[in-house]
Amino acid sequence: MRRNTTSRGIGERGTDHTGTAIDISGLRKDHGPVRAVDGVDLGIAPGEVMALLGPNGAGKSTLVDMILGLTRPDSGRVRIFGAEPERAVRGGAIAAMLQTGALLDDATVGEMLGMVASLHHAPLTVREALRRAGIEDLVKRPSTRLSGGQQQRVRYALALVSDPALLLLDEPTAAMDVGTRREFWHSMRDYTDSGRTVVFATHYLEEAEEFADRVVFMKSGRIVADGAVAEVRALAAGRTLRATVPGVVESAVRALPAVADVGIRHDEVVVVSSDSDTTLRALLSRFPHARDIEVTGVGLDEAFVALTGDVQRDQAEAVRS
Ligand SMILES: Nc1ncnc2c1ncn2[C@@H]1O[C@H](COP(=O)(O)OP(=O)(O)OP(=O)(O)O)[C@@H](O)[C@H]1O
Repeated sequence: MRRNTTSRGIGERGTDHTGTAIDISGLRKDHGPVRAVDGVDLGIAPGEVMALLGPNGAGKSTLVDMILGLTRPDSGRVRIFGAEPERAVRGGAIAAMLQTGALLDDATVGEMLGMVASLHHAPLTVREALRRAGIEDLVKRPSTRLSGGQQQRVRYALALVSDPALLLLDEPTAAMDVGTRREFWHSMRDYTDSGRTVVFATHYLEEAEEFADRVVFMKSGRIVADGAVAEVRALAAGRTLRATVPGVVESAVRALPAVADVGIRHDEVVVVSSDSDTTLRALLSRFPHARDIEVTGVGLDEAFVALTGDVQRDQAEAVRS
């Protein structure tokens, strides 16, 4: 896991780049009768790459909108490098790539980037923004002749052009095919390797596993898990221990410490444990002839299901009743 803590120092943009990149406390937002964000506290350090995960309707987009100052919270506050979101956006310290956002119909990609660059204090050159987004070949392309995936990469270039210290991406690869997605993340590496802060909302768990230092799971407007990928996996479902145990007795395996679940077929034992070291030691003490032992972590996708499963069940029940 990469954890890069380089910050950019005090900026001329009225934002303090030495403190916390994002500081959120007690954030709450209702959409009519729906509590979309329900008391979120979150601190993100400069240089962190954080994935925001959660099922549909968890409150991710509402949270992202409040971080960007597009939506006002009902209560609580957001600070970006110590400043109000609106000020951080105006100063170019934070930029976003959202799922939607019209591109100018009668402009080429290069012209659009030039226009956005002219609004900022110390922008990248158009050529550099195109290079970093990996779309130099699209400079003369009218925006009306871009595929869905290309439009997303143009939105990425538009977000980069202010040379922001903090980038927010709301499901950035949703419209991209596998190859484009890979190229996109490759170009993101350049950005994160230079010590910038990134928060991205995604439904692709493998993207969170591969690119984030930290994952935050939201459910029903609340943060239900927050940590390094490995920590969140452990929190959700522990580890799986497999072994061949001649003469095994199920009740004896169930009685071992930290055992959450047991499956036995002939002499093959599968144990889900919240503390695999403790379970393994006890298993070997109780069954000294155990062999072919294997301990594996669960995937982030299984952790995701475990952490968000009950809300989906709640929703299914609400629909049925
Ligand atoms: N403008 C709105 N008016 C009414 N309800 C809204 C509005 N925007 C969001 N909601 C509701 O607020 C809750 C949170 O929605 P939000 O879009 O923030 O979730 P999300 O995690 O981004 O979902 P998804 O993964 O589907 O994009 C949902 O129940 C949604 O229906």
